[in-house]
Amino acid sequence: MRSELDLELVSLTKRYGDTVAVDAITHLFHAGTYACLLGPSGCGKSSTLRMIAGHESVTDGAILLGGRDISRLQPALRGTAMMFQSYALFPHLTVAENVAFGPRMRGVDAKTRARRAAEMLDLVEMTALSDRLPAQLSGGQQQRVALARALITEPQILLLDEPLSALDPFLRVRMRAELRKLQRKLQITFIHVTHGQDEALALADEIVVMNDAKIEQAGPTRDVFEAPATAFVARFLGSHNVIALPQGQIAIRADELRLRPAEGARLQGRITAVEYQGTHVALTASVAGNQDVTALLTDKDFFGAPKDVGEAVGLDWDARAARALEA
Ligand SMILES: Nc1ncnc2c1ncn2[C@@H]1O[C@H](COP(=O)(O)OP(=O)(O)OP(=O)(O)O)[C@@H](O)[C@H]1O
Repeated sequence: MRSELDLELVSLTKRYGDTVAVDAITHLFHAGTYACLLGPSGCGKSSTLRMIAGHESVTDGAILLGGRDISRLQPALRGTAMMFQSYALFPHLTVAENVAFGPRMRGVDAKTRARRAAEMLDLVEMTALSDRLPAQLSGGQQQRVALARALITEPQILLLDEPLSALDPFLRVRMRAELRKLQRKLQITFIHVTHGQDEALALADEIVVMNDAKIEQAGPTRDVFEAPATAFVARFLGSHNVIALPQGQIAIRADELRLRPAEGARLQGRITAVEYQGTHVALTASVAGNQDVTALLTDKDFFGAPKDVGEAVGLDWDARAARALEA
């Protein structure tokens, strides 16, 4: 399939009456990227995705695919396909018929659509269950069918709205590995909406963090994680502390903090919680300004010199580990 076309959002805006759901966002998705739109509930992720798909009208701005303005085209003419949160399979059609449904509506002949459906089912490893009805499938299997149904249209861009949220945690981890594998194989752009940081970190080449209808930060996944620009991004990605110091706010990863004797350490405080996490121990201390700071210690480090709630403790870090945050 392989996508050659970049997708560009230009001052893209969505208003529902007085609510600004998406506020003039501009972003370029390079062809063949696995991108995650990440942010808390209500930040405008789904509205953005639905505008790209053409299931929601664009209030202002434009969506360009390979330089062509697709903002006002019908969904089927855009070169995008959406895999829905609810799998929305037709209950009375078999797996193969569900996958072939779109081509059937477009008047593709029976032989061609059966062949294409079989190819797609092979791609998502569902060939053996082609003749089953959706009710006879597990959640994960229904999801594969939904994927096959979206991919049969040969989209340049596959849009996925919280595709893993209905699955149990075990299946979610398995399906996310499969999504990644599929994207690598097809080399088309995937834009995946999620509010799960772990999911975004595990899957994405690039993450776009949204907050309050705007893009707060976007970039290669590791760059964003390593250098969150704002307190919001640092907190939302997790694994970071946001600490107010006299010289300004910094973000510092919990695993970059070291315990020291209180005397002479950059921060002094008292331990308020010790949480055993198996390979690690999360130790939280209350420091100057009533701030909670969490250090993630390896189990070996912690149990080499165990500490308890109420003890005084010093916290230190390598200067290079601190990220100054935008005010
Ligand atoms: N059809 C609609 N009519 C009015 N307001 C809407 C509509 N759809 C969304 N909104 C509002 O627009 C804002 C953004 O919603 P959107 O669904 O895009 O957010 P989201 O980040 O996808 O959230 P979630 O993760 O909860 O799905 C919210 O304030 C929401 O209440």
